[in-house]
Amino acid sequence: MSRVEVRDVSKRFGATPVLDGVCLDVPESALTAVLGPSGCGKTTLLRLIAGFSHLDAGTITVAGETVSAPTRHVPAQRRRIGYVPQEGALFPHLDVAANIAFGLPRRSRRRAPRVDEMIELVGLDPAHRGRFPHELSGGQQQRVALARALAPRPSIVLLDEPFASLDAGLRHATGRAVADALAAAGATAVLVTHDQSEALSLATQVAVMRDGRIVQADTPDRVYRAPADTAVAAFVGGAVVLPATIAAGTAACALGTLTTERTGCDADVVEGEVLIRPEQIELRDDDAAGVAARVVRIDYFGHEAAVQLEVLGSATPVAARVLGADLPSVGAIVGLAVRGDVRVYTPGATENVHEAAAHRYATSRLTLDRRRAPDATSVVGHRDARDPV
Ligand SMILES: Nc1ncnc2c1ncn2[C@@H]1O[C@H](COP(=O)(O)OP(=O)(O)OP(=O)(O)O)[C@@H](O)[C@H]1O
Repeated sequence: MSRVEVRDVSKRFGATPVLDGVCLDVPESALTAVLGPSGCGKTTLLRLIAGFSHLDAGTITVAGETVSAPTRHVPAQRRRIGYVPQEGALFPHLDVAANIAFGLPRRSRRRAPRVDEMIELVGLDPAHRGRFPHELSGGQQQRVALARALAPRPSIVLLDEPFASLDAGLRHATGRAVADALAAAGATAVLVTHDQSEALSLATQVAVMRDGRIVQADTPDRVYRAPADTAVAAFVGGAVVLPATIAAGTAACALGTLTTERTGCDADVVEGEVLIRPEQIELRDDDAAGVAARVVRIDYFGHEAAVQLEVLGSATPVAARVLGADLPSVGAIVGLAVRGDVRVYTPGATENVHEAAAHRYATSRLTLDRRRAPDATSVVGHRDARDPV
């Protein structure tokens, strides 16, 4: 399997720019998720890598060979790419084995050991070999689609929201099975998704896309714990973003004076913002222990709950995530304390607050979402995946 390098790629449809200088390294034998809201250009990027459409500027190389450039375009059928679309990928008149064998040389179809190998790799029941697509569940169909994409030993596998039509439980199980099969095959794969948990749980590298650019590409852990800016932070998980006065190792905000991660600008006192993940906020029965706040709403999810609060005095909204077993009641006054170090962002000094990321090619200017809360405070739970980042 091959490494893919995307360099300064731009693409417009008519007068509308869709990709604007996209840079992305897709490492060999690993799964890279391209994560972004609807319309940010994910599918357009995937189609350019596949060779289904032409770019306007930049280059795409596969295993060191330039396959796309303004003056060069290797046709899709010569790129050895396996493509798994959202749904409807299977030929309805062919059974499982024939669907999987479709991309194999004619003489080795049907009884090819490769078909059985693929059935085993993607975790399908061999007894389903002779079934037709309409006799399979959605998850089973997507496994067959992956088996068909992998059978001809492609150099790269591209997956365009392959689990989008599955219900939540099946989606997770199928995603895990597909990721495991890709890993077992040593596949270099790119998965396009707007689902944060899918990207974080399945991929080796997560590339966050916004407005036609990759704004951060890093390990799932780094993208969650060290987001490039507050908008990325809010897109990949719950985020409480508060205005803060930042000084040597501390940030003073509505939740008190908190310890910050190293910023590299410890000597200065600057105005900025602090990022707190909801799971960092601890609720205490005793309102004297920490900052006093009123419980406004509880969104109960069973194993855990999102508790919406207002800090007494300033009415600053704050969201905490707590285990579902031990919940306060709505209207109760509780004490808030923040666990662990917090991350800070200062306008114009993003390079100081972001440690070097192994695969970061672009960080966008800090954009603050001031629409959601009064007094320049944004409190963001898990956003709807289709909201703009
Ligand atoms: N062939 C086309 N002609 C004109 N505009 C297009 C074409 N293909 C895509 N677009 C536009 O380009 C933008 C990006 O589309 P794209 O499908 O790449 O986004 P996406 O991030 O994959 O979205 P989604 O998650 O909804 O599939 C959209 O505004 C879309 O309408």
